[in-house]
Amino acid sequence: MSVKKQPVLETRALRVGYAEAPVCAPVDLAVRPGELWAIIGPNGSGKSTLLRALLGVLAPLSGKVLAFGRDVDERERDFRAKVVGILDDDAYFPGLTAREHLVLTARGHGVAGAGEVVDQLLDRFGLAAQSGAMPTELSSGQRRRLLLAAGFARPREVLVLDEPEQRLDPGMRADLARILVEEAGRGAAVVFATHDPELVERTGARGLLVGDDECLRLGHQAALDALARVR
Ligand SMILES: Nc1ncnc2c1ncn2[C@@H]1O[C@H](COP(=O)(O)OP(=O)(O)OP(=O)(O)O)[C@@H](O)[C@H]1O
Repeated sequence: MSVKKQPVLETRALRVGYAEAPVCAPVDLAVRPGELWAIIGPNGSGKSTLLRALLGVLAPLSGKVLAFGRDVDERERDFRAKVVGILDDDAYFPGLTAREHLVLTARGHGVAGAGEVVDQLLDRFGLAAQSGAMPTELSSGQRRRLLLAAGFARPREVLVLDEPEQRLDPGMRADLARILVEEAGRGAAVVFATHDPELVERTGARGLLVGDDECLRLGHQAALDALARVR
């Protein structure tokens, strides 16, 4: 008999929103190692707000967010060593090249052999030719690739991504799906908000449909069906 692993990320009757006003129904979710979860729902339904609460960037209105069984605190070293968030509002260091950016991130998080890891990431995210470029010299899609690569330059057991497919070309989108599946394959938990049915299909993710009346946990096919109806 297989024993279910403990959740690495969990919400209990979680209410998220702004100025005391919730943006969606309460969320009950348990994310275990090796699981992929797609957070889906129409524009403005609350997906990014939920992700921000999962990452401890936004305090819950009520209810709980737990990472590894403890209240989420983004300032805690252990949390930062295990949980990586890739949101849309991340900033770049304007004076650093793409490669320097990634090396700084990897070294800052104590990654062994940072230079080698970074060179692999530059290849993986199709940025080898841009390794010496400043962020301002990158296209918007290349900047997006750099943002993603920076997330993967860190140690991680949980990955939270907000619409990671944004601005990527079809080839990189397909690569991204493979990368996320590999992450789950080595035991990481992956949670990503998305509007992209192909990303959900390729990753085999289950889904959380965010709504005003309820937030529904769905299996893979039901998540795909729900995504097709989202508008
Ligand atoms: N900083 C903020 N202050 C107040 N309200 C906000 C703030 N950010 C977002 N909202 C509101 O919260 C609601 C949910 O926004 P959120 O960005 O979480 O939606 P989303 O599901 O991620 O949308 P999309 O699919 O467009 O990315 C929206 O009505 C939005 O206007």
